[in-house]
Amino acid sequence: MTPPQLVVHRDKELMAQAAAARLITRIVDAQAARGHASVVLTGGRNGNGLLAALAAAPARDAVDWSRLDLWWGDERFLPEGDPERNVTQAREALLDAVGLDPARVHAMPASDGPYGEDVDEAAAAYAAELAAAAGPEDHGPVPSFDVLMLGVGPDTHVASLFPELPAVRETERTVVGVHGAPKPPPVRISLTLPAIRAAREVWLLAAGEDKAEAAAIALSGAGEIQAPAAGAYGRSRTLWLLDAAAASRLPRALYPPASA
Ligand SMILES: O=C(O)[C@H](O)[C@@H](O)[C@H](O)[C@H](O)COP(=O)(O)O
Repeated sequence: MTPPQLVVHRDKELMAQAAAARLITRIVDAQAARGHASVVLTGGRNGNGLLAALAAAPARDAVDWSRLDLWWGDERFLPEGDPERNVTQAREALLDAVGLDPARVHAMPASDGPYGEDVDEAAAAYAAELAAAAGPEDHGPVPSFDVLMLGVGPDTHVASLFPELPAVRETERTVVGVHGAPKPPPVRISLTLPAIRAAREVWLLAAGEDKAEAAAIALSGAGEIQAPAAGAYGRSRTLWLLDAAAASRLPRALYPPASA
């Protein structure tokens, strides 16, 4: 596992803008090299902040949106169109403003979809969709995502993998149903750590004072069961994108020069 890279930006707005610019470049390079790209989105304030910055980015349409596959790292298991669903918020922040191919937008099932309230069956269906999209060059039943983004929770959770709960302990399945999540709503669908680690690059987003302790814990050698963010790493790159407030409790040796 390559050690994580850290980039610290002055504040959360600049972090979102810089991360959006970085994502545009990463997608453009992947599409130039392979004709398509795949990205995993995350919910929450930092994830949606990045999408909003991407929607406003001058270079936004350097991306060929019609050849971008979008997946989700987790989803709140609510009815289709519920404003609390990550896909609803992503549509509002960016997706409805760009020319995506609907067949390439892989939203996680809703609680009023074909699987009804059975979140475990819905999770298994998403795992099957991932497996169907994986190719011989991929590492297991998940596509080699170019970038998988994760917001970091104040308790060090990522996606819907919460400290000590069963989902973070999963070592076989790629997608699981989550019951009793401490962050509402309690029922969710989440990629597991094995699925996250199939990504070429994993980017963790942490902005705000309320993430400072989580960043310090996750980056100081904590175990992945107690600190799920510590277990989120990519095959070729793990990048923490922070603002100065979220980086404020990092050991000095870990703290790179803040951006201009
Ligand atoms: O469904 C969710 O809530 C998110 O996917 C979750 O994993 C989020 O990314 C973190 O909780 C950070 O959220 P904030 O950026 O709002 O702190």
